[in-house]
Amino acid sequence: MKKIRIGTRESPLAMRQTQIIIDLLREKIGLFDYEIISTKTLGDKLLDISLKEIGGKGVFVKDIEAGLLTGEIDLAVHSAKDMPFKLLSGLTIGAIAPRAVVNDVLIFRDSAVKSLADLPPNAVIGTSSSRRDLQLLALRADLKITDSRGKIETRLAKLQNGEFDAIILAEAGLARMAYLKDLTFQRFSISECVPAVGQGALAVECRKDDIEMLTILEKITDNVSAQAVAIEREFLEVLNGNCELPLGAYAEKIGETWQLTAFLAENREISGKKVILMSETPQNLGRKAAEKLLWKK
Ligand SMILES: NCc1[nH]cc(CCC(=O)O)c1CC(=O)O
Repeated sequence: MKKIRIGTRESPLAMRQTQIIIDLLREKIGLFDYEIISTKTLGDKLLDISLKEIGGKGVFVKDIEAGLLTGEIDLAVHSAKDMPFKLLSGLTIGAIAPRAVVNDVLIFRDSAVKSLADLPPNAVIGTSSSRRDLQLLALRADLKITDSRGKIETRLAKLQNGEFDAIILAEAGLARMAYLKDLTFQRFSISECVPAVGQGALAVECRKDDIEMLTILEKITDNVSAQAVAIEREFLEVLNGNCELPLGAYAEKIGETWQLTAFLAENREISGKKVILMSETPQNLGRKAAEKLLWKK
């Protein structure tokens, strides 16, 4: 087999995630020759500009997708949650790896603070996600939300430096980096803070016509995780055609039943709207949740 060139962002989390995919591939196809080609994406370079201004979350993947189309790389490893619904033409998600924990966590600067209720009045919270912002304010209306973007390490350093009293991050990223053991944090339940579409899942993208890579990627796909992400991405597709709405969705298979928890704050209203739908089949579940939320008063 030829050498596989694997593209990724260059943050420590992206590198760690790429290693997880390489380990999975090695387990399923044996030893293979590879090269990691890391890229600083537009989203990583323009840290002072909000994501909305530079074109939504696609800014983390487009530069890497371009490498797939030019043939510079064969595979691209992404956090599924960073992927916009529309991939560049000619590309596809070839694998979704077994999903990690999907919840968001609230990390406290002061280790004496153990929960949201312990935070002082008007405590300052760092997050740049309107999904997290609005759901958090629904739990504690007095909190002051401040923008925080950049690598996990940068955000944790800003927390330690006193810029914030707490920050919200995905537990999955912290667990992958083994940072959790040194932090004081509270895990939000799915209904308190509905996660981002695809949160906790790793996606591997390749060219649609690359049969060799597609065959290999099938071996590392976890079918239940892939179905869950597909349901959530259908929800994203229906709602996110043109703009960056505060939304979240988490699909889970419980026995033989699919359960989808979905969140939307169409007019950026605090708390937004949430629904839980159940179905024996995953088809159209994302679409139904989107339609329900759009009609819900
Ligand atoms: N937006 C950046 C990003 N993309 C994926 C993760 C976490 C890992 C994951 O969800 O798989 C993070 C960091 C965060 O939100 O805390």
